Amino acid sequence: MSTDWSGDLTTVIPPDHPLRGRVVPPGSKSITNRALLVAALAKGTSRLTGALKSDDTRYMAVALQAMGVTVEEPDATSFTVISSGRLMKPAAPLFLGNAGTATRFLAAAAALVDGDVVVDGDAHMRKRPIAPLVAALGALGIAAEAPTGCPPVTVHGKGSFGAGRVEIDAGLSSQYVSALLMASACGTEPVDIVLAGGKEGEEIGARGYIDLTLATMRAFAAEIERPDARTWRVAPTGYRATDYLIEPDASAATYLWAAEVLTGGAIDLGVPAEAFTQPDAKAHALIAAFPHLPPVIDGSQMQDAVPTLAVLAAFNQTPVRFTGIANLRVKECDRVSALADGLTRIRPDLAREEGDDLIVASDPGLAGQTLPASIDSYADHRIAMSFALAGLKIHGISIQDPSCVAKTYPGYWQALASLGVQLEESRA
Ligand SMILES: O=C(O)C1=C[C@@H](OP(=O)(O)O)[C@@H](O)[C@H](O)C1
Ligand SMILES: C=C(OP(=O)(O)O)C(=O)O
Repeated sequence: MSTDWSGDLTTVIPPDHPLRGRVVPPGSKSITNRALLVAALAKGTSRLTGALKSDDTRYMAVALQAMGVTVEEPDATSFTVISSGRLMKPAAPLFLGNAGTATRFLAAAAALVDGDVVVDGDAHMRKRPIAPLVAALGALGIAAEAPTGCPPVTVHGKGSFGAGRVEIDAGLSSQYVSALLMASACGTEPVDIVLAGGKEGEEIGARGYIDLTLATMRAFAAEIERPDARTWRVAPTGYRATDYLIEPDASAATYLWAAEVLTGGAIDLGVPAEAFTQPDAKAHALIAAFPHLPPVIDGSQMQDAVPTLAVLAAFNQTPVRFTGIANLRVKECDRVSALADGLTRIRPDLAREEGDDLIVASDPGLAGQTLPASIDSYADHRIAMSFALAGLKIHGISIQDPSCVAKTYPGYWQALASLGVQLEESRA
């Protein structure tokens, strides 16, 4: 067994024992990238503890440094952000890899720069839509262009945010709303951000991520009102530097919860499921019901947990249909297809797509079988991490491009190894 996860392929050897031990998930990606940004928009020193250090948060931190903010890393889980409260024009385009949060949040925050800012990402990010956010910036009087509808985006910042009222369609991503909310607090007048389309009070997908945004903003002294169910009114208070403790990542926790029920073990995450404020913590109640997952799971309010739940569903007593997951097609990869692809590589009848739904044809008898399958991760950390769970029960499961977990959970393979899971590294 190697302890270097840089190979092309990781084969998971099903453990012959329940997984027991203590693994605390890393800090929340969503909260870390929100806190880094609002701390950068606050004058003074903010200490962020419990933070995630991964590709996505590194891209955010480096981009903020390129805009004149000092970001120090006193230890493995802390950032110290020292800022004038202003973002300076970066010397080069901001490169944000495939970090959706960093890309969307900084596209709006770039309006606060006096000058042009190019927000760009890797080949995957360049396929992830950003046009609704660009249009919303335009409606607020902030000129911006994204000729392909995806990054790169050029934002012609005026050194302040727009004012008034803007409608935004969050159907493709709630991150557009979060991005507008966070930047709006640094304007000179209140901004009303209104959800387009839906009926009064209608839920949007990933609504819990908006709540996370509001909570982080308020922790840094922002003031937001809710004049009606579709509208957030952000006061032009700016942010106050503060010390902020970030909770562990709920999406990362789903792999550990699933590993626990799949192997009949007991993994101490150091934090009870009820303590999480992130949307994916809702998956805990479903995972706890395994092997009796319900026949239909609406993934819209726990989107990043769907890969975990879909792989778990393969071992359930009865089939599971996943609904409300259309926007999984515009995540790091098309996750609906990637999940169907991985499951059918294990056994051709194990899953199928129906419109934007995913149907997993469960079979508890899969456990203990030898079904050699090389799973294409599609460079997507969640596809890699969730299919590793199948390898806890089925002999012959290999995960391609295992290092892609570094996007949000660089210590994932070490965490499994620390629970006694044997992993074999090889070149494809
Ligand atoms: O705001 C956030 O932190 C996130 C929102 C969700 O994305 P969308 O809003 O694009 O669906 C989620 O999938 C992503 O991992 C993190
Ligand atoms: C969708 C995800 O990330 P992001 O949109 O932040 O790139 C994710 O982490 O599953």
